[in-house]
Amino acid sequence: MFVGKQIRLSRLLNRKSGRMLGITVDHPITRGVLPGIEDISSVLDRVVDGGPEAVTMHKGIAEKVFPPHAGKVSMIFKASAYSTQYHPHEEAIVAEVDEAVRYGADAISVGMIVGGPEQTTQLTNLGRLSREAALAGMPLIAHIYPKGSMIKDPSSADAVAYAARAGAELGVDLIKTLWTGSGESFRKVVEACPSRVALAGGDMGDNLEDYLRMTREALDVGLAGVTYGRFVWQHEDTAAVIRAIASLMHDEATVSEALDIYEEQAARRREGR
Ligand SMILES: O=C(CO)COP(=O)(O)O
Repeated sequence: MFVGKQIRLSRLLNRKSGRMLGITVDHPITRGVLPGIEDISSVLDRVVDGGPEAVTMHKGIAEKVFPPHAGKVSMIFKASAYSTQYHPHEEAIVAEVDEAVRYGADAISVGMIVGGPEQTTQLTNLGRLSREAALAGMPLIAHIYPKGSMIKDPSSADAVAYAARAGAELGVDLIKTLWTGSGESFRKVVEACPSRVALAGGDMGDNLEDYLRMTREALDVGLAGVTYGRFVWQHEDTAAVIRAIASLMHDEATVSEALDIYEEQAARRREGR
């Protein structure tokens, strides 16, 4: 492994746990300008305050709002985009590895939707970016979801295992994919994937305890990271939620201990301490 890749990975992965707590703010092209993400500069301030390892964003946002946070958190440079409304089965490539290097990113991240004929182009794109990332010493992250037009149940363990394994086959270092609904079924995904597996947040409602429980169950069967978005930055105390998730990931806290950490952090913030 090139030393550049080793150095970038050491910034992305928490020193204590070896896991990555990532937050993503790459939603607008995919889902619209959702409530809570309008003022991206304040979103980033609140996210970084929670102390995650990394934040994922597109190039324009990296240029406009990331610089004050450099050195405090890693930037993951998003290289593709899809739209749930206009092209739900296909990711468009919107950036390249040389730009990730120039923007100071610690990883490049690309999305891929598998499970239909649309995956042909996306496999080609991922294969190419994998080669270029390796040459540049740039860790490669992929958000891979089995949401193609031929998939009946995108959260079934077989479909998610297929998605994760496709990324591992093409040299992805960390694959972010969907929750399968239980630790038992998610274990199949992790066991079939020789690369690190991370979890997307998804549409989990607004219950913090459910969110933490999903994270704990996945960690217990080998999850290596999370890249969470909406739930975290739409929450009234973003930083406190991140600290609670960090306690699960890096200190092996239980769900109830993580909830206590959330309460304590949220109270501290309310009192301005
Ligand atoms: O990957 C994501 C968006 O790119 C995950 O974010 P959510 O937690 O909002 O699903």
